[in-house]
Amino acid sequence: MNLNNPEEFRCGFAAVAGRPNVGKSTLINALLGQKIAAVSPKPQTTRVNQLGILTNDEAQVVFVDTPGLHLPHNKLGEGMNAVAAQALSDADVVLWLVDANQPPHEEDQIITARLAEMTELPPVLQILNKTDLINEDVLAERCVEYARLFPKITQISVSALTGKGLPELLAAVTALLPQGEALFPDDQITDLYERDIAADLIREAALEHLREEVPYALAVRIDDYQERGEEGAFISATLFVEKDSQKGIVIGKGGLMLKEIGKSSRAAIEKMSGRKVYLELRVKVSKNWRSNPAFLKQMGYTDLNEDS
Ligand SMILES: Nc1nc2c(ncn2[C@@H]2O[C@H](COP(=O)(O)OP(=O)(O)OP(=O)(O)O)[C@@H](O)[C@H]2O)c(=O)[nH]1
Repeated sequence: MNLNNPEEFRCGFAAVAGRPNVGKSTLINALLGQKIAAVSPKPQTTRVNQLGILTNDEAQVVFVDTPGLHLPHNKLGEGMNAVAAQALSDADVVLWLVDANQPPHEEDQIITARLAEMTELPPVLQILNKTDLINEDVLAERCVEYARLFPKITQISVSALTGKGLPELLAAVTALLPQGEALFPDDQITDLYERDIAADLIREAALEHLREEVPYALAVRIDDYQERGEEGAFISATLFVEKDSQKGIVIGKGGLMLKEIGKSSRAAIEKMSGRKVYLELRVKVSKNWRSNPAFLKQMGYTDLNEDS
C-alpha cells in the first residue's frame, strides 16, 4: 500500500487476451511469481477466467486470464468466447498478447475484429511475447507486422519465460489503472480456491503425458479435498473423458499412464500447497461432455449462455 500517499494508490482490472498458446498463463504466473494458471504446450489449457492479483506499493492489478479467442467448434468453445469478450469490456486495460516468434496469425485477426467491434474499448497494450526466441532485427520486423493489426497500438516487448520487459510492462499497466483502494487483501494472489488450482494442476499434468486425441476431451473434478493435519492433504479426483477409447488411453497399459499422471500431479500440488499430498485419481466417461450444458455447468463453466 502506498502509505506516503494513499490517494495515489491505483487499483483495477487487466484482461489478458490472445490466441491460444501465446503465453498468457506463463505471463501471469511470471508477474505473480507463483504458479496459478495452468501452463501447457497444448492450446486451450485455460477454461474460464482466472484472476491473479498483484499488489505492490503503488497498485493492485487484478489480472483476468481469458481463454483463447478462437472460432467456436462446440458449446464449450462458444462459451469461452463469450467469457473472453465480457472480460475485455469489463477491464481497465487490455493486454493483448501476441507471439513475436511468429508472424501474425489468422487467429490474431479474430482478436483484431473483436476489439474493433467493441464500442467501449479500454486502452490496449499489445505485448509481443517470446522475444527470447528471436533477434533484434526479427523483433523490429514483427513489431511492424503486428502494429498493422490495430491502429495506433502501444507495443511492449517481453519474454514471460526470462522475465525480460516485465517491469516495463507492469509500469505501463499501473499507469493506466484508475486511482482507488485495493479490492483484495494484499497477501491474496488469486480468488481461486486451492481445490480449483489442484484440478488445473492435475489437468495440466495429464495433458503433458497424453497424446493429441485426448486433451480437449479431458475435464477434472475434485471429489474430495481433506486436510489431515500433520499428514498433509487427501485429494481424490475424477478425470472425465468423452469416449471409452480415451478412458483406455488415460488409464494406460496396466494402469501405468494414470500412475504417471498421478505422480506428476501430486508433485505439482505439493509444490503449490507446500505440504504432503495423498492423491487418488479415477477415470470416467461422460459422453460428449463438451456439448452437454448440465455437465459444463457442474464443472464450473458458469458463464455459458443458457440458450446457446
Ligand atoms: N520461449 C518462450 N516460450 C514461452 C514464453 N511464454 C510462454 N511460452 C511457452 O508457450 C507455451 C504456451 O504457454 P501458455 O502460458 O500455456 O499459453 P496460453 O496463452 O495461456 O495458452 P491457452 O491457455 O491455450 O490460451 C508453453 O509451452 C510456454 O512455456 C516465452 O516468453 N518464451
